[in-house]
Amino acid sequence: MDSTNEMAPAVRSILDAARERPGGGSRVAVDDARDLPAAFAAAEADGRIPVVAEVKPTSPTTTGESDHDPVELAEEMVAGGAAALSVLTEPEHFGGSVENYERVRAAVDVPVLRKDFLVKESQLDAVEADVVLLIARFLGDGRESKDSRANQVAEPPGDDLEPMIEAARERGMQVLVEVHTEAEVEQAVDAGAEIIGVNNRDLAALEVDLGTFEEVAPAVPEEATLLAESGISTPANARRMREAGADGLLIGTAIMDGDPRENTTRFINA
Ligand SMILES: O=C(O)c1ccccc1NCC(=O)[C@H](O)[C@H](O)COP(=O)(O)O
Repeated sequence: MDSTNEMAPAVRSILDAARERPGGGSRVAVDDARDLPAAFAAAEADGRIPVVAEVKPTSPTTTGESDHDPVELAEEMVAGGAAALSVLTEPEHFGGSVENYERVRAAVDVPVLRKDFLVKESQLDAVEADVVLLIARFLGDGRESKDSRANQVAEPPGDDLEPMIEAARERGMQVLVEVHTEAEVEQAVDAGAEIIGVNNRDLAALEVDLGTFEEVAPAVPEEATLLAESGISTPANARRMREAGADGLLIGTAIMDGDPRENTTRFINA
């Protein structure tokens, strides 16, 4: 795994904040989780491209912050045909919150991804979620002991990916494992990932390149549910990701900018 020193300052700051963030109080158990692959299949069955529309109030790469009510945004995205939603719960850099997540999940009936930068098991208990994001780059691969990692010059990463996946599943949640390289695909598959998202945004430079998905997707096993994440800003981009094998598309900025309902509809019909 790359050291955190190789990440953009904004991402290091996100990670530092994530390490400090406390987990939930008591252990959560989700007994009514909504199934993401099933939602994708339902969308495909009625001719919609499966889109996970993201409620993303702000980010390190955008200026300003949305003052729209997250629930209203979410309802518009679902009315526009989104198969699922993603809601940021990271507060310091993305303007998210677990309250936003809870309110949105209570208001819609599609699966809702909890989008955050989780580095330890107790953070899974902050809110009941259908699906949680785990970022391979931030989590260990189990090959090094915590002690040996702690002796490295670079800061140690979060907990290992495999026990984090298991911990989420034990709580009744599905897991989307985010990768950016073929090596991280291997790490994700070895850890038991069944839903994999290839992030087109490089967390070292914060640059977006849709070629990343095209390069990395072939390494993802056929049986996995595969998402293309980040930088999908036009219907042509959406078609490009689908042609490269994406089962679903995670789209934030291009849906948040302007009318979220119309934008979502544009992408599901791309
Ligand atoms: O979006 C950012 O600026 C960002 C910066 C640093 C780390 C992560 C970041 N984004 C997280 C995401 O995964 C995106 O919100 C998501 O993939 C949607 O991307 P987009 O459609 O490009 O808004």
